[in-house]
Amino acid sequence: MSKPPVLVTGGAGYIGSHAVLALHDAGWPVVVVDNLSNGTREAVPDAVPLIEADIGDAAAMETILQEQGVAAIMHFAGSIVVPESVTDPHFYYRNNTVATHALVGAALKQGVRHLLFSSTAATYGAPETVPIDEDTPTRPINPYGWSKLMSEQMLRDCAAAYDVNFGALRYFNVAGADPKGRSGQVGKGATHLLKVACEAAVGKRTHVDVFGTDYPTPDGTCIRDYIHVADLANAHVLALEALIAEPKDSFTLNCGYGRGTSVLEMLDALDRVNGTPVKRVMGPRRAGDPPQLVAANRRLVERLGWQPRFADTDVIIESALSWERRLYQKEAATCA
Ligand SMILES: NC(=O)c1ccc[n+]([C@@H]2O[C@H](COP(=O)([O-])OP(=O)(O)OC[C@H]3O[C@@H](n4cnc5c(N)ncnc54)[C@H](O)[C@@H]3O)[C@@H](O)[C@H]2O)c1
Ligand SMILES: O=c1ccn([C@@H]2O[C@H](COP(=O)(O)OP(=O)(O)O[C@H]3O[C@H](CO)[C@@H](O)[C@H](O)[C@H]3O)[C@@H](O)[C@H]2O)c(=O)[nH]1
Repeated sequence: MSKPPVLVTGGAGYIGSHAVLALHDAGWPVVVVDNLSNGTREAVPDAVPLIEADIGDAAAMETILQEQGVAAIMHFAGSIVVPESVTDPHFYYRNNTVATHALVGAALKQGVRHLLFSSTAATYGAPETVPIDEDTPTRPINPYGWSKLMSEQMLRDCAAAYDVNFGALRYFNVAGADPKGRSGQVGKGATHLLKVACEAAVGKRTHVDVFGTDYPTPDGTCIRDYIHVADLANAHVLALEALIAEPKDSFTLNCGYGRGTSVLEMLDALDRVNGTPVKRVMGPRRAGDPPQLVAANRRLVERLGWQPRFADTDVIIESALSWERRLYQKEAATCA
């Protein structure tokens, strides 16, 4: 069966660019739409067209979907920083929920029948017990989580009413870089723990702030389930195949390994891999952070036949660190 064109929104960003690589490697025709607010042209392979547009522009999206003959959309574009969503919620509802509404409208008008959506563990809020399965009540504790949950609900209702199916993949904490070194996290003003810690390890920062040491966890710092971005990208290819194979079925799946790692454990592992300790500064809690998020991933494994290949924490860290070293050398060469 020939593979139809797939639109990847946010494909110039961190996770989207890895999905583009996974799709491209698997022989899918791909087109990327990104407004480059947090993505880079270099993240998109030369062989893949990148159209600079905003997904909230329904008319532009309709034209792109029609001209490119798009059959399915992987929708990564959005704003992603939890504390920023607390200080600027209106922007988060606009760029995540309202823009998704525009994109879905364009897709419905153009007869695109498969939608794969980047959702998040933040839809669960702060559940008291882990691991978290997909039946855990969704009670976000920050506007980012709400903006994503509202989009999920819109997709669920649209799939019930129209000839379209959807997959919502609820990512836990995405980390690492392409094992072949083709992409990684770039983003200006990084906020993610491993990215920040790697920047400190290569000398771009003086230290890492540890946000909160009084959480109800064994070492007092927050626990997260860090998933390698290449394993997550492969889950997207499998999810796309499932949506096309069973057009009446939609699904919502957690994406994580089912393993919790605290902030301090992550920093210890980085120090071990790096061989030199990164300075830590213990500080107060950051707004909007739940104490622990760990995925129950049985449904992802059973529904999609997903088999993680890069789950080892050291493998995640090594890939992130070697990407960061390369970025640093490139930046140093540009400045020289
Ligand atoms: N990074 C994580 O740990 C994580 C966890 C859970 C969910 N997610 C979700 O995954 C998706 C991708 O996240 P990421 O970490 O790759 O972030 P990212 O910022 O690297 O990528 C997002 C991309 O979308 C683009 N974009 C933003 N708004 C746009 C708009 N209105 N129109 C067109 N392009 C737009 C940005 O320029 C960027 O390239 C997001 O939807 C995010 O909410 C990320
Ligand atoms: O410099 C830092 C950065 C982070 N942290 C802590 O590290 C943990 C992880 O934080 P971060 O890497 O910023 O990720 P999250 O805030 O957990 O959010 C990520 O993971 C969520 C799913 O779990 C996604 O929804 C979000 O999009 C994604 O940004 C949290 O406890 C933070 O307080 C620090 O202590 N110091």
